[in-house]
Amino acid sequence: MSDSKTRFLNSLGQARQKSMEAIGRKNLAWEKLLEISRQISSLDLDAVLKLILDHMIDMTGTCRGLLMLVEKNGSLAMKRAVNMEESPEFHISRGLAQQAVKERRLIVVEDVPTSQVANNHSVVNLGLKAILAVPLISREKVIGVMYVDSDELAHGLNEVDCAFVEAFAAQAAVAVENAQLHLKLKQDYLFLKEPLDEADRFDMIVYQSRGMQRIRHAIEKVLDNPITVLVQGESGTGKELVAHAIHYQGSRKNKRFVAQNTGALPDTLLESELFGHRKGSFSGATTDKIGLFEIANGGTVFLDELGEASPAMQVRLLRLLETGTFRRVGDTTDRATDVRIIAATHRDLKAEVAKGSFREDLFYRLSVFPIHLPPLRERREDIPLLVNHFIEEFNRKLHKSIHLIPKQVMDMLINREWKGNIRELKNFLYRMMVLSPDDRLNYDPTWFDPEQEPVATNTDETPDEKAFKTLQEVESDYIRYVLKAVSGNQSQAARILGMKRTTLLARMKKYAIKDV
Ligand SMILES: Nc1ncnc2c1ncn2[C@@H]1O[C@H](COP(=O)(O)OP(=O)(O)OP(=O)(O)O)[C@@H](O)[C@H]1O
Repeated sequence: MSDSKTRFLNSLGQARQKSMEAIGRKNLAWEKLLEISRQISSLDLDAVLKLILDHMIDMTGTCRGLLMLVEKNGSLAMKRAVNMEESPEFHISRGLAQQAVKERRLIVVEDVPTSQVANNHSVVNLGLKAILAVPLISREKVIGVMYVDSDELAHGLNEVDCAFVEAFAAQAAVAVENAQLHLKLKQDYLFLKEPLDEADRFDMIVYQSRGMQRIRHAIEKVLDNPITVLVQGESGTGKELVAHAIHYQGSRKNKRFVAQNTGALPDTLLESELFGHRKGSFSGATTDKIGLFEIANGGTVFLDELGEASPAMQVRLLRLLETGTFRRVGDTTDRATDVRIIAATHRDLKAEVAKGSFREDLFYRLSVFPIHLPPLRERREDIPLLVNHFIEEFNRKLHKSIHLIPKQVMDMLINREWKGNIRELKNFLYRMMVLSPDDRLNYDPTWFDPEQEPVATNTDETPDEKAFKTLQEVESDYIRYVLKAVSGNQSQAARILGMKRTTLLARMKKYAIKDV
C-alpha cells in the first residue's frame, strides 16, 4: 500500500475514532441528563433549586453560580447562590442574567477578556474568564434564570454542552414550576386549615347584639393605645376573652400577655407573683424572683378579680399605675416597667368604693377606659352564633360532625336561663355534643337534671332538614353581616371576626361574597 493511501486510511480511522468518542460523550451526557431529571423531580422547592444549581455548576465545570426566579412583578429574586454571596461582581451577573431572561436565550461568554463584555473593565479586573446564563422556560414562560461563571478559561462550553445546558434548563424549569405549584397548593391548604387552629380563634369574640357591637368598637379604640382598661361583667361573660383580644389584636401582641387572679392567693404570695422578690425576703424565698410586671414588660398584665385585692395590694397597684415603677418584695430599688394593665371584676367597683372596701383613687385610675360586658340574658341574639361557634370548636375537639341543630333545641338554648353566662352555655353544649349520637345536636333534660322526665328531641318523626341552616351557611351569613356593618372594610371585618385578613379573603372567596 502506498504511503499516501496508508496516511489517508489512518486519518479516516482517526476521524471515525473522534466522532465515535464524540457520540459516546454525547450519549453519556444525555444519560446524565436523564439521571438528573429523575433527581430534580422532587416537590420540595428548596431542594429542587439546590440540586439544579449544584448540577449546573458541576456540568459546566464552573465554580460558582446563582439561581434567580421571576417574581410576580417581573423582577428577579435571588433564590440560591453558591460561592457568590455578597460578591462584588453580583451586579454583573445580574445584568447578564437579566439579558438571558429578556432575550429568552442562553448566553455564553467563553473567553471574557476578548469578548464584548470585556468593555466592562470590572469584569476583566475581577479575572472572570467564562460566563454562562441560561433562562428557565416552562410552558413558554420565563420563570427564572441560572448564572454560572469561572475564573479559569472556559473549557468544554462548546456546542454539545450548550445544547445539553439548554435541555437541562428546560427540565429544570419544569421541576421548579412543579415544586412552586406544590408549594402554593400546600400554602392554600394551610390557609384553609388555618382558621380551624385553636390559636387563630382563641381571641375570637362572637356576637351580633348591639351591646356587643358597642364593645367591639370600644376595643378597637384601645388596641394601639396603652391605656388602662377595666372590664366589668358577671362571671363567664367573656372578660378574659376581651383582655386577650385587646392584647393579641393590638400593638403589644408580640410581647407577653400574663394573667393573674388577684383574689386567688394570699397577699405575700400574690405580691411576689406580681412584683417579684429578693432572695431571703420571706421564708421560702430561696432565690431572687422576677415578677409578672417585669416578665410582661412591653406587654399586658391581666389582673382578674381585682375587686378581691386587699387594701395593701391596692396601694401597691396604685403606685405602679401612678409612677410606672415598683419594687420587688424585700428590695430597696425601684424598677420601671412598661405594661398595659387590664383589670377585670365581676363586682360593681363603684358600689365597693361607696362601701369603703375599694380605694376611690385606684378606682379612678383603673376606670380610665371602662368596658361593661352585658350578661347573656341581655343579648340572647348572640346565642345562635355562639352555639354555632362552640359546635365547630367541639366538633374538632371531639372528632364529631354535628351540623344540624333542631329548631326546638336552638329555641331552648336561646331561652334558657344562663346564670353562668357564656361559660355555662359552652359547658352545656359540650355535654350535649358528647351525648348526641349522630350529626344532630340532641337535647334530653335528664342529661342535665336526672329528676326530669326524658323529652327526647331526637324523635322518630323525620325532621324537615330544610328548616336548618348548615354551619357553613351560618358562617357565610355572619361574614356578610360583619362586612356590611363595617361598610365592606375588610381589615376591620377581619379584626372583628378574629381572623387574619388573608383568611377572611379566602372565606369570602369560598362563599362567593363579593359586594356587601
Ligand atoms: N363573645 C364570645 N365569643 C366566643 N366565646 C366567648 C365569648 N364570650 C365568652 N366566651 C368564652 O366563654 C368562656 C368564658 O369566658 P371568660 O373566661 O373570658 O369569661 P370571664 O368573664 O373572664 O369569666 P370569669 O369572671 O369567671 O373569670 C371562655 O371559654 C370564652 O372563650
